[in-house]
Amino acid sequence: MTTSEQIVIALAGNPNTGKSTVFNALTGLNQHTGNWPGKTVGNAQGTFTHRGESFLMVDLPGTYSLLPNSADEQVARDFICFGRPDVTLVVVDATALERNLNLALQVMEITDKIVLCVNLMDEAKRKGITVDTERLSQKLGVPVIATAARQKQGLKELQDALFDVATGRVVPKPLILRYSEQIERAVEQLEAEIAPLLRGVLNPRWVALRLLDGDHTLLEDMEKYLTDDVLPLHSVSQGVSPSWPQA
Ligand SMILES: Nc1nc2c(ncn2[C@@H]2O[C@H](COP(=O)(O)OP(=O)(O)OP(=O)(O)O)[C@@H](O)[C@H]2O)c(=O)[nH]1
Ligand SMILES: [Mg+2]
Repeated sequence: MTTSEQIVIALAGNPNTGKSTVFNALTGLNQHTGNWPGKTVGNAQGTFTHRGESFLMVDLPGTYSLLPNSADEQVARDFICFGRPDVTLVVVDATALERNLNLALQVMEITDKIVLCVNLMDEAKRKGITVDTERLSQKLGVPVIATAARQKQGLKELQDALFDVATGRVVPKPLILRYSEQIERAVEQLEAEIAPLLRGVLNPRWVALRLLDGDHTLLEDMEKYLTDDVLPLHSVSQGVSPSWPQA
């Protein structure tokens, strides 16, 4: 990213966590919000300026996972993987943190450039739930900002965090989930073969995990979005998923 370019922010999160409310508050646009899941369907885009930088924000559909079981999940995953966002902002619900962190951990497997927004802090307070954002940030290794987007609280801090990660002033070091020894061994082998083919475009550990998982949609999407020089992955993946032992 250079100063003359727009900073691209992908806005991800479970349904109904306030992504579009954050999006509207920051961009001044009016994406439809409401209290039922799945309202945001396309990739709504809006811009804002902060500390002299221009940001382009892309409001993704709400998803519980990035394993492409549905069109929405594939849209969200594809944008995070192939849309080259400078930062992925994951909005989570402070009142259901444990469930919401599942998606955050999945994003953290794909990219380091992530900011976590713990929204609905007013609701959490009302329910007697406290969230120690500093400790959460230490544990996860990524910036964590508390917001109450409907009340426009915490948004300036959120913009600062996005700015810091996008410009490299803050370099997140996301917690890496470790799987069973058997899986880790398989990942290690596969990762070594994949890494040179990917040329830094995607995180090879994550691609290795997806191939082991038998996720063929990822290969199809790579064909769609990436140039020829990263395609020989098909040969690496042949026979991988059915033949690897299950953990
Ligand atoms: N109390 C409170 N309500 C909020 C806050 N942020 C958003 N909401 C409300 O939560 C509901 C869902 O907000 P949306 O912004 O539509 O959520 P979303 O994540 O975009 O939802 P999907 O597009 O379905 O994934 C709306 O009724 C918002 O007004 C907040 O910080 N506090
Ligand atoms: Mg929305």
